[in-house]
Amino acid sequence: MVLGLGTGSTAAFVVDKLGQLLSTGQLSNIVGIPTSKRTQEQAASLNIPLSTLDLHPHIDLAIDGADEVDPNLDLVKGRGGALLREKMVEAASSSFIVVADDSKLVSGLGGSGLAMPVEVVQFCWKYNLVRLEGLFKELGCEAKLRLSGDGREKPYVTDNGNYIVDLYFKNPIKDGFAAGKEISAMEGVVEHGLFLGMATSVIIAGKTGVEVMTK
Ligand SMILES: O=C[C@H](O)[C@H](O)[C@H](O)COP(=O)(O)O
Repeated sequence: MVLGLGTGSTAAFVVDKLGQLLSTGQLSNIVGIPTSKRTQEQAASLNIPLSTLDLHPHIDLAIDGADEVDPNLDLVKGRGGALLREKMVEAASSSFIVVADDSKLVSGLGGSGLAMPVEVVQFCWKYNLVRLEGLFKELGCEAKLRLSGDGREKPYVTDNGNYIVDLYFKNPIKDGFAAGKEISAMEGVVEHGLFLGMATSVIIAGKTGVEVMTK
């Protein structure tokens, strides 16, 4: 079985569990396709056999976390910076299961007040930041370059050598597909964090237990 291995604090539990099941012989004959360098390192440290999309272009199942989940199982992802590889791996997966806690549930994407990430090339990133903000003016959008380092003094650089522009909305995005299309059409945009129509099911953990959302 070919498994897409997600990125983030929630997906890390899945990778740990896979490593444990493999080491105790409860699971065998799997190969993982990691969605970030972080996950690749974690999986390698647990002796999970790894491969790439080049060698395994068809993935049976991907499991990953999410930043926002709406009632249609559409998602915002990428606050951990891994959106590009995640989208490539999850789009190539026959099934895509999201694992999250109930703090990630929103009625409309962009509605949490937290970032919706867009990965952009470094070249003239400010030009694209201004254009992205302008695209969603009516939603009260504010665009910020993601920073890293102890004093947040330098731009955050993704595994692919790009920058991230985080979009903060005052109001949720009305039409995610239209928004995604407009963002992707911008020269210099590499990928955006709207994962639409991709999740097969979402497993949500809350104080009262676990709920499985399916379409
Ligand atoms: O880039 C990061 C990924 O999209 C994560 O899956 C997402 O940010 C959720 O992460 P966490 O489980 O840490 O909240």
